[in-house]
Amino acid sequence: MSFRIQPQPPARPNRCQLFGPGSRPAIFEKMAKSEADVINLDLEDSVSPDDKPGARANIVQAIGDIDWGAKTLSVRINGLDTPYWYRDVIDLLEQAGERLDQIMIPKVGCAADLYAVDALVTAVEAAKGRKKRIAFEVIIESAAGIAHVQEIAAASPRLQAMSLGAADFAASMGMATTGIGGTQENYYMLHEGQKHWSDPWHWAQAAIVAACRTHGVLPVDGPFGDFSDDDGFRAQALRSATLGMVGKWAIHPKQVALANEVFTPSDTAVAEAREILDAMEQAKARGEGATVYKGRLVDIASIKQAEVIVKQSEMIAAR
Ligand SMILES: CC(=O)SCCNC(=O)CCNC(=O)[C@H](O)C(C)(C)COP(=O)(O)OP(=O)(O)OC[C@H]1O[C@@H](n2cnc3c(N)ncnc32)[C@H](O)[C@@H]1OP(=O)(O)O
Ligand SMILES: O=CC(=O)O
Ligand SMILES: [Mg+2]
Repeated sequence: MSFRIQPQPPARPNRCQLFGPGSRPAIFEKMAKSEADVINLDLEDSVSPDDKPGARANIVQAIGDIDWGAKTLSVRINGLDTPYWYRDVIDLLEQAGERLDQIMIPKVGCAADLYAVDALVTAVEAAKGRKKRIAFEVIIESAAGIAHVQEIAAASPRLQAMSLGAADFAASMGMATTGIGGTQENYYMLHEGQKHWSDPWHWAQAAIVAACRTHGVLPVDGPFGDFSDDDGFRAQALRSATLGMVGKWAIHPKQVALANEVFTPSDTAVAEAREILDAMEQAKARGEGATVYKGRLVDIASIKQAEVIVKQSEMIAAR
């Protein structure tokens, strides 16, 4: 047990991050009116190379023109292995208004990737006299990214959130699949002739959650590609929530409600958490550190577990 107190992540809802290509400005208003907590306007993989300059201009314009409400507004820049990323950062920071909250850095492989972007952002912010300090979020979506996930989580005070990018992650790892997240047909155990499917994303998600929780960063599950499969999305999101992730991407508007449903604690869960806190208050008054709630042990650790649920619901209600 370390004497250091585990840092809290930013206290803002991050249940759903809705993505849309920067080259498709016709959907920006729809994104702004959605129920997503975070909007990710994309300059990276959903935008073809020829469209990058136009997408930058669309995004700069839309950041100022559209009413984004209370949402966290983020732009995904191109990876540091491309010739596009520096121009993304410079145009955004020099031309976009103060409404921009965050930059998403894809395909990070080491802490120095954040250092490089931080240096450029810091210089442009100072040169332009920007008042709001831009936050960062990153995508872990490569073998190097997951190998260095701890140092990446600790790399910059600007860092607020970290997502698993299942598509690029699978490609980088050489995984035998073209699916983006979810159950993989060939990833099963055999027991007495019966197949039992396992979760190939689990270990990477757990590593991301541990790194994020150590450094006060929000852990987020990335895309689920098959947007016609609501049950598959829900199952993936429920596993992520159970592991400690706070939200999931939507790559189609119909996934927003699904993510919000999973990552908003249910009334039943909140009521039970409050009952556990009450039971522990009563136990404390009796001088006990442990007691019985509905036939099961609850103790001081249960207070912390219950507080996670109550705090999450209070934060969402306050947004
Ligand atoms: C692996 C990764 O990196 S994932 C992150 C990068 N990828 C992306 O950003 C892709 C985001 N998603 C999209 O571009 C689109 O949703 C697509 C291409 C998947 C599907 O687009 P469409 O074929 O237009 O979908 P569809 O016809 O079902 O759209 C239904 C409605 O939702 C709107 N819509 C579609 N996508 C979005 C979106 N991302 N946000 C808001 N509204 C949207 C459409 O304009 C349409 O509106 P209408 O009913 O008023 O006409
Ligand atoms: O960028 C996201 C991914 O899954 O790749
Ligand atoms: Mg990717």
